[in-house]
Amino acid sequence: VQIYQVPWLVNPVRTAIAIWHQLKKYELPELAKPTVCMRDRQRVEEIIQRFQRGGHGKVQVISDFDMTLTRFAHNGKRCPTCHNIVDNSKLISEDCKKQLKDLLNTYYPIEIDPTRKIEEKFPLMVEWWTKAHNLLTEQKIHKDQLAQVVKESDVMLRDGYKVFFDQLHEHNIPLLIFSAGIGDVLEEIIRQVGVFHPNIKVFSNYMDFDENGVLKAFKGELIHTYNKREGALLNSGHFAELGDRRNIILLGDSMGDLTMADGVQNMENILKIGYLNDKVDERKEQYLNSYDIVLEKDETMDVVNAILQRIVKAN
Ligand SMILES: Nc1ccn([C@@H]2O[C@H](COP(=O)(O)O)[C@@H](O)[C@H]2O)c(=O)n1
Repeated sequence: VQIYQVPWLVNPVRTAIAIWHQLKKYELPELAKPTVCMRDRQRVEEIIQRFQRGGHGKVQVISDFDMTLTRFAHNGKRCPTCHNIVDNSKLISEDCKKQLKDLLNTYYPIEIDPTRKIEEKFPLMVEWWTKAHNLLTEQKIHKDQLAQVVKESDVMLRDGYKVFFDQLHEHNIPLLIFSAGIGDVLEEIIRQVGVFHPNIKVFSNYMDFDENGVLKAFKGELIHTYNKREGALLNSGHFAELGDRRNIILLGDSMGDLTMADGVQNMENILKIGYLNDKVDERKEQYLNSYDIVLEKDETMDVVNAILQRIVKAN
């Protein structure tokens, strides 16, 4: 018996095909990349659909900077963080470079160690940032030298960065860059590649220069990897201004980045996208339990760009 000869069977089959086509329409091909891992794919798709229904006027993006918007590695070589750019530059004496490197070798493994609790890491991160900032302050760095140092560095934004920044700007979607790096360096990086648009706000550690333009200290409350929640709550005014943007896309690369949106009032939906760059096998389980989408050794912005494209197209 052929299927079209049994009328009562035709409709269910057609219905199933129609549903399948409808589901296909929602699927993002970028989510099928081999670098993409998700604990609950259906939940991710539901959140994206809610974002689409809400429209881009309800969306804001909150992103970490180092190793999230910037590349972790290029051609097998590590790319620098904002701190590394200054630490390895001609502005720093050889002796100081050695001390900064020793600090990095001591504290970075602690920062990314999945077996230690955040409460245990917290004071050690304060120690790292404080010692490093004190060393940098002793180097009499001049404000005007930073642009050249950034130009000469190996820093790279992730592939697809231009589409990311320009798309957000074009559609007036606010982007908060929340970084435990150095704000002055971060701003210079995005300025030099022409994407420091007016929809961007930066929370970071800013250098304080004296009247001669020489670094004398770092301003305000220190931001390190694991105190972003406090930073978010301190800056609740920023989130209040974006009151009706209740759908959040969060981009990070550490467990500390998960609290960057804690200052958002009346949040409706949040999609957490995490770059898993280093010690992948040891940390994968933890990342899958914390981020909705985990991007394993993925040096691109393809996934977030596709999601944004889907949201802005829906309007
Ligand atoms: N002296 C230091 C201190 C920190 N770092 C790294 O910078 C990253 C900055 O944080 P984001 O919030 O922008 O991700 C952090 O992950 C540290 O590993 C450094 O290189 N030198």
